[in-house]
Amino acid sequence: MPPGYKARVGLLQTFCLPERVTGSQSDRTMGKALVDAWQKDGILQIAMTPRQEALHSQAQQNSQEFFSRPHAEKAACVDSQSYSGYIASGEEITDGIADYSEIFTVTKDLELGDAKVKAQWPCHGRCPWPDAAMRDVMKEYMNELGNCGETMLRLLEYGLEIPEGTLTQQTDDGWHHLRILRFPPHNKTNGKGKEGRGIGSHTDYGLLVIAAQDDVGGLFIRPPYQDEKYANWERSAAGMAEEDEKWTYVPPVPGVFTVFPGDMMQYMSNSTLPSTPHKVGLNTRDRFAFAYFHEPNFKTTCRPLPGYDAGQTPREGIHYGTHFTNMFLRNYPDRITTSRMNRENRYEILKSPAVRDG
Ligand SMILES: O=C(O)CCC(=O)C(=O)O
Ligand SMILES: [Fe+2]
Repeated sequence: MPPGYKARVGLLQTFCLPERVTGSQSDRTMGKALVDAWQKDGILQIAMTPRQEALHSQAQQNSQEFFSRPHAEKAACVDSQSYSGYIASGEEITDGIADYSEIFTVTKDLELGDAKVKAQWPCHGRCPWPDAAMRDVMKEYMNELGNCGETMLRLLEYGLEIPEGTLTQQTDDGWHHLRILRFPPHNKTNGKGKEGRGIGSHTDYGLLVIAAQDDVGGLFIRPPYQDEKYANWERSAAGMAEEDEKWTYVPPVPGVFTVFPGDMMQYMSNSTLPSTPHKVGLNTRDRFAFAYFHEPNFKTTCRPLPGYDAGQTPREGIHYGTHFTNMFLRNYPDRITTSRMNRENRYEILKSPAVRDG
């Protein structure tokens, strides 16, 4: 555990996902078991296949190479239309305070000629890759993580007893994205005060967060508590309860991804699957990690799932692209992407029917 923290050490359940989901009895049983594990622990592990292990270790190598480049080379990897690219240590803001993490974000890599880019849709643009090798490795890794995400959504449709396709119809051309992360060794007041933290407590935005970490350790999650309910789309969950001791440390386990639900899953399931708060502490060595976000289509308005409509607000649903844009505006107030969006009044485009399904 990173120095300066007190937390329970998690012992997480591990699942082996089926190659194909057919609706068999074992798929249904696994779907229920996923729901149970998230309700109890807030997080679970899935075993990597040999192909996933190989892709993960390639991506890990590539990430280390990228972050070891000179600052100027990394800092050149930005784009004024998308939030893809490099985020320097100290640039990302959680709950008003800078994080020490160093990040390369990958959102959908769209050509300048793409119709949505031309129409100035917020957050739509190129990914400013440093080179083609990193692009190819990360795209393949993301595709594989996307397959995992789809498999888990299909199992969840059985676990939540909702009609087949209810979740997976939302991820057609989903706004999936990846964060490639490096955490430098700790700084002064690690675990207390904000000077040495990796990432402040927060929840993530979409359906599922699938993450992988090296052997260093730094991730903490907050399991569901009866008396706590966050609703990040109404009131920012960033910074919540960051310094109490009711967190679970997620020890590094080789050969697994960890998975937990995001904000849209919480809203649609009426908190049957709460979005898991988490935070990252700095350790005594460099830590490398990946967080992949399996998301609805940018245009999707998320609505309560059949059988889970209990009057949760907002009644009109949550437009995912607007929630995503709000979160990135909040985290990167000074980025060129934010200035350009403001200057060109792009936020207004989110209200137009072209950017919304239904
Ligand atoms: O470093 C990790 O394990 C998780 C990172 C994270 O929470 C994020 O990128 O949103
Ligand atoms: Fe996160």
